[in-house]
Parts: sequence; C-alpha cells; structure tokens
Amino acid sequence: MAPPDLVRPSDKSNVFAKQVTLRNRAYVTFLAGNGDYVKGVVGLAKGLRKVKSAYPLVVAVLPDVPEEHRRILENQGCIVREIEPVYPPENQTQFAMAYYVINYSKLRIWEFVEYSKMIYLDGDIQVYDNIDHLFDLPDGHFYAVMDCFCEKTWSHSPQYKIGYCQQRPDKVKWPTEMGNRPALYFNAGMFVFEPSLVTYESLLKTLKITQPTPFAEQDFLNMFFKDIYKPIPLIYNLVLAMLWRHPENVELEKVKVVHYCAAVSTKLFTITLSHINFLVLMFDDALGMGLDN
Ligand SMILES: O=c1ccn([C@@H]2O[C@H](COP(=O)(O)OP(=O)(O)O)[C@@H](O)[C@H]2O)c(=O)[nH]1
Ligand SMILES: OC[C@H]1O[C@H](O[C@@H]2[C@@H](O)[C@H](O)[C@@H](O)[C@H](O)[C@@H]2O)[C@H](O)[C@@H](O)[C@H]1O
Repeated sequence: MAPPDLVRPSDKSNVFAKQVTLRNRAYVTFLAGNGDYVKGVVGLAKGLRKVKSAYPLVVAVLPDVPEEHRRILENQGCIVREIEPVYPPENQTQFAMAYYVINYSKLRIWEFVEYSKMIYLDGDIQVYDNIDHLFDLPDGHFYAVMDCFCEKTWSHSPQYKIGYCQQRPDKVKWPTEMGNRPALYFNAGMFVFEPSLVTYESLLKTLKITQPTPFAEQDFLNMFFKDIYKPIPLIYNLVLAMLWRHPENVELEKVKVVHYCAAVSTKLFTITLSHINFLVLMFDDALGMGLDN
C-alpha cells in the first residue's frame, strides 16, 4: 500500500499536519517474559512490513524481557518501550489462565500519548493484509472484534453453561428469566484506541476498586469502554476458535488478521501453528521473497 498521499506541497501547514499525523500513529503490542512470545512479535513485525503498513510497531516490554530479545526487536525496526507491570487488587480470583494476571500491564499503553491513535495487536496475532485504514475510523470510540463464548475457557460463565454465544444469538436465545442479554463483548487481543493520560489515570484508578474476573484485563476493558465500544468485522481479528465454533461466520478469503489464541487444550497446537507461521515468514525473508528486511 503506497504511503498516504501528502497534500499539495504549496500548502506547507497541511503538509506538516499530514506528516505529524503520519508520525502520530503506530501499532503497539505487549511482551512479557523471556519465552517464545518474542517469536510471535518478530512475526508480527515482519507481517506488518510485508503488508506495507505505513506505521511503526511499538513493543511495550515488561522489565523481565531480556536485552537480547529487545535487540532482536529493534533490529526488526520495532520501537521498544519498557513499561512497569500493572497488577489488579489482591484477589482470590481464578483467572481463566493463571498467567492472565500479567495482561493487566497492557493498560500502560494508554500512556503512549506521543501517538494520537494506536492499534493494539497481541503477540500471537499475524496481519496478512494491510489494515492501516483502521487508523481513519472516527475518534471517540473503542473499536474491537466481538469474542466467542464457546471455548472451554468460558466454562465459568452463564453464557457457556446455557450454550449462548453472541456470535450466534439466534441459536440458543438468552432466556428472559436470566435478565438482560450480556452487552456485546470484545476480544482484547486487537483494538483501535486513542492514548490519553486522562483515560490512563482513570483506568488505573478504576482498576484499584474493581474485583478481578476470569478474563482479567479483557473483562476490565469491556466494562470500562462499554459505552463507547464499536464492533468491527471479525476479518480484523479472527480468533482461531471461530473456525470450529462458528465457521458460518467466517469468510476466510476476506480475513486480514488471524489471532492464534485458543483454549489451553489446543495451546500447543496454536503455539506450533504460530511457530510455523513464524518460520514461513522467516523462510520468506531468507529467500528475500517479499519482505524487505
Ligand atoms: O507470558 C506471556 C503472556 C502473554 N504475553 C503477551 O500478552 C498477549 C496476550 O496473552 P495470550 O496471547 O496468551 O492471550 P490469548 O489471546 O492467547 O488468550 C500475548 O499475545 C503476548 O503479546 C507475553 O508476552 N508473555
Ligand atoms: O487476559 C485475557 C486474554 O483474553 C483474550 O483471550 C482469550 C479470549 O479470546 C477467549 O475468548 C478465548 O476463549 C481464550 O482462549 C483466549 O485466551 C485476549 O485474546 C487476550 O489478549 C487477553 O486479553
């Protein structure tokens, strides 16, 4: 995708504004620990480059990400930003996955106010088609793809217990005796947002008085942004489970972003898959096919 056309050179102020706007947008991901997720982030950086995105990838790293991994990411053109962890209040909550507690640290990205608009992508996501146009979505909203409630990771929820899923609300209807249908709920592995110190302070202040829940920061973000959340099509964040849970909702040839997340039972499969995905991109890179490293 060619970089956005700048306005007429004669109109200096607009040219500057356009360039500043270009500079004020970025993709951002989150990396913690010294494990395999760095491979996913390298794959993500290569994927964004391969689809000719006009914007950089910022990687928010926890202090436990080793220097070697940070160098690898900088060599891939990433902007590495160290963040401090964010922990929820002391709690006895059983998170859907024990390690989800570290995902609250994602909230630090609202502090990246040198950017006016950012697109967050998990490290286990790959971009197969250019999605830069999402930066032009109207400000003042929180854009993300609706999640699916059918995986075992949702077994704690009333939705799962009655077989209700927002992806197919007509299949098992929400019973009136259970009150209002759950609000639309997004997957927090990909979202379009506007960094803001006011929002950032409010997020951290609200977190301090919010009882943690099984999907950790994803539940928290859904609660916090429920009034301004706007669903975007699942082509922008195809959660893998949709392939076997709601194939009727998936138009594979239109999918631009794939999210290699799945319940713990298939975690090995998805990590292998993202490894394959990573190797394909590396191989592609090694043969100089398409990736301009
Ligand atoms: O040990 C970890 C766990 C998570 N993550 C980051 O947090 C994101 C969300 O965690 P995960 O992908 O496990 O969530 P899922 O979407 O698979 O449930 C990952 O994609 C990584 O970007 C990480 O870097 N190290
Ligand atoms: O910390 C909570 C995480 O919640 C989400 O993952 C879930 C969710 O997609 C469920 O619907 C699936 O069933 C499950 O497998 C998957 O792990 C986000 O992708 C991730 O970034 C992060 O916010």
